Amino acid sequence: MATSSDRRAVYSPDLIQMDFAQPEHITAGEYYDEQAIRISNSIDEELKKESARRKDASRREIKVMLLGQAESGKSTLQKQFQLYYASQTLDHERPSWQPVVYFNVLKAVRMTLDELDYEFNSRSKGDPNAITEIPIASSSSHSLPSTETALANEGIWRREIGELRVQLLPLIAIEDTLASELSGGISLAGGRTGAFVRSGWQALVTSTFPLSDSRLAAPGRTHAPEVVNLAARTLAACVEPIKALWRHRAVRQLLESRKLRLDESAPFFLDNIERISKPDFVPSNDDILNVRLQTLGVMEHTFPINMGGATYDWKLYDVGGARGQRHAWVPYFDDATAIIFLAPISAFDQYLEEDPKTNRIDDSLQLFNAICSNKLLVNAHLVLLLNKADLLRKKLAAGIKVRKYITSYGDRPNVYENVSEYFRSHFIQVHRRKDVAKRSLYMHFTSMLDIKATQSIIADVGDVILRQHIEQIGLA
Ligand SMILES: Nc1nc2c(ncn2[C@@H]2O[C@H](COP(=O)(O)OP(=O)(O)OP(=O)(O)O)[C@@H](O)[C@H]2O)c(=O)[nH]1
Ligand SMILES: [Mg+2]
Repeated sequence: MATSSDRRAVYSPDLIQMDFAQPEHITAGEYYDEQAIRISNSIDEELKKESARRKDASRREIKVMLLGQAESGKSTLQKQFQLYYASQTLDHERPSWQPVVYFNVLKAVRMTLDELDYEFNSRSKGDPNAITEIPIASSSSHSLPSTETALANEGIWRREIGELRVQLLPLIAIEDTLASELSGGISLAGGRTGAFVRSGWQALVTSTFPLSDSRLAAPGRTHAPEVVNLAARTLAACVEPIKALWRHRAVRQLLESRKLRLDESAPFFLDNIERISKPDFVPSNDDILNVRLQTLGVMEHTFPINMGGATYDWKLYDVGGARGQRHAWVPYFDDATAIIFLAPISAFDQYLEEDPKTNRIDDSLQLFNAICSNKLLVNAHLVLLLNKADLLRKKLAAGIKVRKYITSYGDRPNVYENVSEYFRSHFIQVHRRKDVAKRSLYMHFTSMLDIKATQSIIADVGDVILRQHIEQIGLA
């Protein structure tokens, strides 16, 4: 039955314009009673329809939260979803990724120079683990360097790197301004560095939506903020020193000895510097997937997805994964349809940026534990993606030992099959012990930069979530 406040809400002009002419065979009292009943019935009918419409809309709404620690690949997965289900929207956004790619290049160049500085300084202080030079003259003859040759080479390398640094200074000088432009002036407490974005950031960095042919023909990028134009021009002018730095023997040696600590995607951008620094550069899908840009707060992405003949509104909530960001997740928990939890299994040799004592695999397990046991999430379906499988393979192939970082791994073979299974079993155990709702757990190993492989997993995960949603809500 309609309440008075409900009635106000549905009191439409159609209902008001009912026929009020009084027939002759009934009294005025009877007539008005009848009219009142008719109006009341119509209101009830409207309310029922409205409620059915709302129910149907909520049945067609699928809210998926992407959770996991910082750098686990949540935003990358969101982009893969977009690429699979709504690629035209990614095309529309393409120009806004251009300054982000520039920022990734600038950061990679600056970090490379910082690391070289650190190594050279450690060497001056007599650190036995610091860089040891391969002699220039004898590098092809495989003979060991004499102390004099090594010292001479050190001098040459320092001078060469010093010269490159001077040439690259104008580029490095732009990094902070570009980061601030991308972040809309936000800076984070705790000394964390980089660029951060939150909802609506794309409108801040470019007004050239959609990407038009005229824009492609106009290398001046007149609509982008000045700092973006400046970064493009400076990159074009610095392409040779960047290439020289990236192929320099000191850098190659640090890379080989795994002493060059760069963002994981830095090699991709430095390898592609020639293409990126062209005046008509437009980011490719691979560029967009490879960029590192930290999420702040919760970013909602909505796209209609047609599945089995019906259209569903998928809302993906891409959250910031660093510890200081996790409190912002909770308000979204109670009506989430599904959680996709990402755990980067390549991170066994890494520690949290926000807490350098915590191993990143440990943090992922603790976080997954908290998600499984959270009572607000009992109605949400669970999907677990053990991500960065490609990087795990590379690290193991390079000889990095798991047991050095995770002592419980013991003497098990240091190969992908055993290591990946070991991590998988730990996550399964957490789920078995802690899942308050005794849900089934859908799990995949993923390499999120591999478009083809990820797209088939997305189709699979999408199907699973939809099927479970339909079962739960009873939609035929
Ligand atoms: N090699 C490799 N790199 C990946 C994979 N998934 C993501 N990345 C890269 O890892 C970096 C971090 O990924 P993001 O998607 O930004 O991480 P996030 O979880 O959104 O991080 P926050 O927003 O800080 O919480 C990016 O440079 C990605 O390109 C993967 O499976 N393999
Ligand atoms: Mg993110």
